[in-house]
Amino acid sequence: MTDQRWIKICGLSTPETVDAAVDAGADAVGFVFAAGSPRTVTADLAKELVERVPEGIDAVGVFRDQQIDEVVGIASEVGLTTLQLHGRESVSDFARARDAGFFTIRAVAAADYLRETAEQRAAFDHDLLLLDAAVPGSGTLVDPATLAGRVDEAWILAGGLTPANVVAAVQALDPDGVDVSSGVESARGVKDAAKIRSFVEAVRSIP
Ligand SMILES: O=C(O)c1ccccc1N[C@@H]1O[C@H](COP(=O)(O)O)[C@@H](O)[C@H]1O
Repeated sequence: MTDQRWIKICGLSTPETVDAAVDAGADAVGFVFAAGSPRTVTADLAKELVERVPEGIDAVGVFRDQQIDEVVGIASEVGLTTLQLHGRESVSDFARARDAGFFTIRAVAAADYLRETAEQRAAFDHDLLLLDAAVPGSGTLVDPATLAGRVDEAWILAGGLTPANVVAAVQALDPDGVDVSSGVESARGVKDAAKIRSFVEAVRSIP
């Protein structure tokens, strides 16, 4: 994390859009390994894309309900720095990922997070929390009213963000960072370099 808001552009699958995110000033680029997404990449493709990512920018792998040893194996092979575990991964899965040397992001649907007790939250040893809409990658916006003042750890807002709505969402919730995928696409699963630039510019314009 830097002093400024952390920005992740997720669901990248081409060299051009990785370069666009890096050149725009994103802090992290994300690659989806979870099955069944229009953005899913193979380990071979991800490895080629990660090779383009300069040092200092997080290369994040998004995984969902995969065996943690497999996840760690893929992440090491591909050269990821960060694991975003976006399913029902356990406390011990996070511990395993951290022990293997990865920065970890615990991604949870905002509604589920709000139902957790303080003890349940504290059990997870992650580096960052990410709060998303109920269906990841669907472009659905989290209702800011449900979250305002209810998160007391470093956290990333995700879910339905776009260049047009991110300023208002950040002003309402003051997250430590933001994550976008479908909001910077021109078609389902197809990233748009101009939208990536607009998104980063919009976030950086917030005092
Ligand atoms: O992007 C996907 O298809 C995806 C699939 C499975 C797990 C997570 C996925 N993406 C994550 O979803 C959020 C928000 O996406 P969006 O901006 O609403 O489209 C983000 O954290 C992505 O990393």
